[in-house]
Amino acid sequence: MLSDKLLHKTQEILTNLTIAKLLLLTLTLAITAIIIDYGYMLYLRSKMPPGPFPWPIIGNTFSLPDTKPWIYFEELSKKYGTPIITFWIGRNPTIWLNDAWTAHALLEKRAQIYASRPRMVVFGELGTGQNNLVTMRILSDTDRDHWRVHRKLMHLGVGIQSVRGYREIQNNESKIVALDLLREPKEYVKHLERYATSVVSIIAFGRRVKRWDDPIITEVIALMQLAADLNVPGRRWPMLLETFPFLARLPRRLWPLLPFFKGLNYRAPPKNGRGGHYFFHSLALEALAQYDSKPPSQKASIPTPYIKTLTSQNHNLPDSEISSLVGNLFGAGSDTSSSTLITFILACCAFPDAMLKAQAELDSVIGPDRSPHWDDGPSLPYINAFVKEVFRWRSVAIIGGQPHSNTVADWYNGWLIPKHSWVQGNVWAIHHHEREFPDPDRFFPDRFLPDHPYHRPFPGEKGYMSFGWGRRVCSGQALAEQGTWITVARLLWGFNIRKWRDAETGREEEVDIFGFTNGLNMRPKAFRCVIVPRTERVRETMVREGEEAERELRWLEGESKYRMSTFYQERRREVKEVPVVDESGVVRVVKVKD
Ligand code: HEM
Repeated sequence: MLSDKLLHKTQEILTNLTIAKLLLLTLTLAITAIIIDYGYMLYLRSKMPPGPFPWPIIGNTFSLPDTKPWIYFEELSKKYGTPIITFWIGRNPTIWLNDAWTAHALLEKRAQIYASRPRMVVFGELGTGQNNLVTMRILSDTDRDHWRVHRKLMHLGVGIQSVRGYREIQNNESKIVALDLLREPKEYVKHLERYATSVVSIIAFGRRVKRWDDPIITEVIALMQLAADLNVPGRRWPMLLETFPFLARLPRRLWPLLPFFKGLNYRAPPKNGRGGHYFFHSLALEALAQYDSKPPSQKASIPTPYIKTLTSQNHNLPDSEISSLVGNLFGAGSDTSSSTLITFILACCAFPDAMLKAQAELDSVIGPDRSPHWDDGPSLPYINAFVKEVFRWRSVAIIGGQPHSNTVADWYNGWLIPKHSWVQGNVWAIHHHEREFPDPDRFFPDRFLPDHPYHRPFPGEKGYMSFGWGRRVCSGQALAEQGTWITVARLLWGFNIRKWRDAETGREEEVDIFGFTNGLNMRPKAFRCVIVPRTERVRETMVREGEEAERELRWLEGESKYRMSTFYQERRREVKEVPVVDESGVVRVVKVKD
C-alpha cells in the first residue's frame, strides 16, 4: 500500500518535472527566437531610413493614431528632417515617402524593381490576392507574366488608346448630372455617385445605371468604402492582422468570435475559387446575355462592353480573374471618381473666388447656349489648372492607393530598403509640401499656371501624383481625368455652388475643409450646399442638352436581378443552373452540381 503510494508520488513528480522542463525549454527557445529576431530588426533599422524606435514583434504599431495616419507620417518626416522614413508595422518595415522627389526617384525612376505589392494580409490574402491586378504581387517570373496579362487586359479596357472612345458616354452622363442637379440639387452626392458608377457600368457591361438608388451603386460604393477604411494602416483590429499574420490562418468559423476579424466579411464563401468575385462574374454574364440579345442596330450604336471584349479573346483566365478585371472598373473607378467630384463641390463652397474666376473664363470662351467640350480645352487654361487643383488639393487616394514593394534590396541616399518592403507614397504630405505648393490648404488653381509666382518645379509633367507611380500607376487615370475635366467644366459653367444658407436667419453654414473621411480613399464628410443654375439661359441649355443625352443613352438602360447584399445567401441555397460563356462569347445556362 505504502509502496504503491510512493510509486504514484514519484511518477507524479517526474511527470511534473518533465512538463516544467518542457515549458522552460519552450520559453527559452521563444525568448531566444524573439531576441534573435529583434536583433535582426535592430540591425536592419541601423541601415534603414530613420524612424521611431521599434519594439520586439509589435514594432511601432501601437504608436499609430486611430485616424488619418498620413498626417502623423508627415509630422514624423518633419521631425526626422528627411522625406523618407521607416515605420515598423509589427515586424514589417514600412517605408513612407513624404515628398514628390523621393517618390519619383524610387517609384518612377526605379519602377522596375518597385512594381510589386507587399504582403498584405487584410486586403491581399484575405481579399482578392493574386486573382486581382490591384493586389497582385510579383515574386517570380510566372507572377510577372501573370501580372503583365492583367495589366494588358486592363489597358485594353480603359487604357489611353481606348478612353477616347468613351468620351461621348462621359459627356452624355455628365449632361445628365447637370439635369439631375437642376431637379434635385440636395442629392448632389447621389447624382455624382450615379454618374461615376454608370460610366464604368456602361464600359464594363454595356448597361447604364439610371437611378441613384440602384443597389449596384449603393452596395458597391459601400463595399469600397469599407475596404478603403479597413486598409488604412492603424492599430484597429483588422489591421492588427498585418502585425500578427498567423491569426489569418485560424479556421473561419472562429472569426466571428475574435475581434481581429471585426468588419471582415467572414460569411462570403471562400471555396471553389469563387469568393467575392462570383458576384461580379454573375453580373458580367447577365450583362453579356443582355448585350447579346440586343438587335445589331443597337449594338452598332454603343461601344463593345469590356466583358464582351474580354470573353471573346482566349486568355485562359479563370472566372475569378475575369470577374476581378471587370469588378476593378467598379471597385477602383466608382468611389474614387465620385469622391473627387464631391471634393470639387466642397472646394467651390469654401473658395468662391476660384469658382468665379473659372466662370469668367468659361463665359468668355463658351457663352450660355452650349456647355463646354474637350475641344475647348486649349482655350481654357484656368479650367485646366482648376481640374489639376481638384486632384491635388484633397486627393482621394490619400496614401497613393496600394503600397508598392521592391523585388530586390535597394539603397537610396545610403539607406537600405530591404527586399519586399512595404513602400507607400504619402500623397497627403507630397501635395501638402510648402516647397512645391505654397499655402497648400488653399484651393488655388493659379499655382498650376506656369507664370504664377506660386508655380513650382515638380517631377513629371502633370504637376500632381494623385494616380500613383511607375508600373502600378492607376490603369484608369486617363478615363478619370477625362471624366473629371468634362464634369467639373460643365458644372462650373452651369451652376453657382455655394455654402448652405439658413432660410430664416440668412446665415451661411461653414464648411470644414479638413472634414474628410478616414478611408484610404477619402471624401468630404456630409455637408449641405446650394447648387443653382447661373442664369435662365444656361438653365434652358442644360435642360435641352440633358434631355438629349437621356435619349441618346436610352439603348443602354437595363436592370440586374442580382443584389450584392443577398447574393451569397441565395447562392448557398442549392444552385443547379449557372450561366457560362462559350468560346464565341455567347452565354448559355448549364446545369451543374453545386
Ligand atoms: C479620380 C479617380 C481615380 C484615382 C484618384 C485613382 C487612383 C489610383 C491610385 C493612387 C492607384 C494606385 C497606384 C499605384 O500603386 O502606384 C490606382 C490603381 C488602380 N486604379 Fe485607379 N484611380 C482612379 C480611378 C480609376 C478608374 C476610373 C479605374 C478603372 C476604370 C481605375 C483602375 C485602377 C486599377 C485597375 C488600379 C491598380 C493598378 C495596378 O495595381 O497595377 N482607377 N488608382
